[in-house]
Formats: sequence, structure tokens, C-alpha cells
Amino acid sequence: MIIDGLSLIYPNGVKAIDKMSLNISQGIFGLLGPNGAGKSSLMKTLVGLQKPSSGQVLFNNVDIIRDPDHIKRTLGYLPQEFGVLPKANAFQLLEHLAILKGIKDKSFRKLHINYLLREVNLDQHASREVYTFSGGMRQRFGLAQALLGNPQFIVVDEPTAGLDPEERNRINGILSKIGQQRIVLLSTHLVEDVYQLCAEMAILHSGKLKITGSPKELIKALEGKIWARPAASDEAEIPDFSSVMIRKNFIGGESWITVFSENRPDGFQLQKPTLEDFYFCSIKNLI
Ligand SMILES: Nc1ncnc2c1ncn2[C@@H]1O[C@H](COP(=O)(O)OP(=O)(O)OP(=O)(O)O)[C@@H](O)[C@H]1O
Repeated sequence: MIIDGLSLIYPNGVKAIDKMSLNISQGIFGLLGPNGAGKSSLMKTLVGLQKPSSGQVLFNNVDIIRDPDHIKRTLGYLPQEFGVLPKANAFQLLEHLAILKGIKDKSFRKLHINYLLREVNLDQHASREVYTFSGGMRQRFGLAQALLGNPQFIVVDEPTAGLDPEERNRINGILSKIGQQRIVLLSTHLVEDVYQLCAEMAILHSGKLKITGSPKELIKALEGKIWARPAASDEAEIPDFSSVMIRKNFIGGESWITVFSENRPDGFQLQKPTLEDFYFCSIKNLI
């Protein structure tokens, strides 16, 4: 997928996407960015739910802004909010959605739905009403509906938000399998998930693309430049380091400050950089 000079201005004047250009290829592509960065706006635009103000998006060499039906035929989408679920069981709801997606052959439809329910570990719950599902089960159901029709491009918006570690691992396992044969665009606030799952990623901020690349390569640029030390309990502000401070966080109840610096600041220890360090450095314009 080639995104070229994409902009989206909402009717209230908010510029949610600002002249964005990006190439997304096979595998899981991670989108990171603070709240309001424009991740959902980008995703909704790519799946054809809203028209951009300007720019072009090519998928399989087809301009999907001009021909939105092309992407709709090869698209799966798991939105952030799944909306109100009708009183139907998992199989019935998938069958309804499959018909809407144009899967006409009844016997194929049944095989396909049963296959997808197995893929997301819900085959034991096919006849249970979806509104009774736990959060994790709903997200797995959401992935099954996104996979209806075997789409080549799947968009998933914060699929593991609010899930327990076991469910999060389960969803990530499903995503990793799905990403082997198609493009998966994954938006999340979990930096660690992007590090584990994505070969390529982008950081968005205020509607703009800040940086794109491979998580492992991006982190390399920070080697020898990330330093940390415990902060004194009364050390509320650290003016000396405010310009280079990445974050102040807690480890085992103890407060730590982490800074970006070419040279070792007094009292600081060198740290192995993480993708979270890179994320904060990027958002704070330190790199
Ligand atoms: N329908 C809308 N009308 C007007 N402004 C909107 C609309 N949807 C989003 N916005 C604004 O566009 C900007 C980008 O929002 P968006 O939801 O795309 O960000 P996000 O990166 O997905 O955030 P989050 O991580 O909180 O989901 C924000 O300033 C938001 O308030």
C-alpha cells in the first residue's frame, strides 16, 4: 500500500492527518502515537469510512479513494469500538456478516466460519451469544469477522486494550499468524507489542508522520545515549535534565529518571535502549 500526501481535515477544522506519505508492505506494520495523533483517523480513511481532504492511496496499483469498492473487497477491519452487538450467537453473527461481505455459497460459508472460529479459539463457543463474551473473546470474535473472505489487508485498532496478559498474548499470537500472509496495520499504545510483532512501524504525532522504520534498527540509533538514575523522593523537578529527560517512572516503587545524552551525565548509568525510549525521544523531538 502506498500512501501519498494524505491529509484529512474534519469539518470542525481539526487537521487529523497532515500530508502523510508512507509505504506499507507485507507483514504487521505498527502505528504508535499519543492520544489524538491521528492513528484512528488514518485507519478509518484507509478502510474507506471517511474521505481524505487530499492525497492518494494506492493498493494493488488501484487508487482506493477513487475506487473504494476495490479495497472493501479485500479488506478486514477491527475497529476500536465494536458497537452494539445484536442478540445472536457467534456463528449466526459471522454468517450474517459473511453474507454482507458477499460470501454466497452456503456450504463454503459454513466451512469458512468454522475454520475462522477455530483460528481464534472460539469453536467451543460458536453457539453462545456474542454479547455474553468477555472482552478478550469479543476481540477474538472481532478478528474472526475481520478475516471473513480472507482479505489481503487487515486493519486492527488497539486490539488488546484492556485485556489481561494471557488474552493479550493470545491475540498477539493470532495477529502474528495472520501477518504471515497479508498486510496487517496495527495501532496500539503498547510499545512492547510493536517491538515483538512488527517488522516495520511508524510514529505519528499531531497528524504528522514523525518517523518510520524497523523497530530493531530504530533502537540501534540510541545505543550509548540512554542513561538512568534513581530520583530522590523530594526531587519533583529536575531542571538540569528537563531538556533531555525522556521520562520519570517507577521501578518497584522507586522513582527513576531516564535521559537522552551523547555523554554520561554525573550519577547516571548507561541503559540498553528500548523501543519505549525511542518513542519518547521521537515524541519529544530529541532525535
Ligand atoms: N469525527 C471527528 N470530528 C472532529 N475531530 C475529530 C474526529 N475524530 C477525531 N478527531 C480529532 O482528530 C484528531 C486525531 O484523532 P484520532 O482519533 O485519529 O487520534 P488517535 O491517534 O487514534 O487517538 P487515540 O490514541 O486516543 O485513539 C484529534 O484531535 C481528535 O480530537
